[in-house]
Amino acid sequence: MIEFNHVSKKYPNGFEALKDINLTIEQGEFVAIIGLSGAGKSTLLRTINRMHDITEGSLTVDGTDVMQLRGGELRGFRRKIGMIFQSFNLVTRTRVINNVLMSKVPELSFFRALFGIYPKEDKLNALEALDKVGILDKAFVRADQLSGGQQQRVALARTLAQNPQIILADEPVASLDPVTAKQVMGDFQRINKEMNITILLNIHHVDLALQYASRVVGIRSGAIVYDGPASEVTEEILNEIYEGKQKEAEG
Ligand SMILES: Nc1ncnc2c1ncn2[C@@H]1O[C@H](COP(=O)(O)OP(=O)(O)OP(=O)(O)O)[C@@H](O)[C@H]1O
Repeated sequence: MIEFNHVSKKYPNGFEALKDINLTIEQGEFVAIIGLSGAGKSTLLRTINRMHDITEGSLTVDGTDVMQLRGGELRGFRRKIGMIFQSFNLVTRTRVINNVLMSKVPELSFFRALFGIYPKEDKLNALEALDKVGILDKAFVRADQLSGGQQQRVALARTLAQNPQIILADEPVASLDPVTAKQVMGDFQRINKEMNITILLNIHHVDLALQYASRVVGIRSGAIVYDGPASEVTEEILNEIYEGKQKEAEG
């Protein structure tokens, strides 16, 4: 369970990106965070794995106070949380399977990591992860030969191989065409249902958020203005989240 309790975040320049956030997310939920550009979606997501520090309130994950974590404890904590980015972050000049295996590097001895010698079990695990996102047949292809959608699936497989409890995805489908974006959202949905992994994603496509996530959190100027089932999001609520600019953007 992820719990934000009166959380605020001020950047060093004094800008308050998050204001008194209260949010509880149970294990296995699929939550879409929506809001205008600059509303604070990325900041919110990135406080969960301590890519950003909060400046007020408390943030716990399964009872662990995230701000108290140091050194090895923080690294161990981060292993439980997968992160997916808009830009995939793959090493494109190497094969797909090597990209997935990279998630295992922190567990390898120095010698094995140096020469990229992975135990058989890790290799099987990596192939299994690729199978889960439907691209097992691409395992031995160079990553730069894949389409954007396939590359995002490799990133998802790399995260799955790490056996995460939570996946944070920052605009995972922003650079994909509409058809591929739906496929990747479908992958997230399946992974969420079948593996009970909590999924939290930032997304600009409201229609995709409503179609695939079960819960929507709407952020406006650093504050939560909607938190509820995706099925109950109305035009009025969207206007509140997007300050009436939603229609403008569509038109
Ligand atoms: N390092 C920083 N220092 C100061 N202000 C920052 C910093 N990072 C982000 N901000 C500001 O905090 C606010 C929230 O940024 P954030 O990236 O969380 O928004 P977002 O909703 O994810 O936007 P987008 O949809 O464009 O990615 C913005 O006004 C941004 O300019």
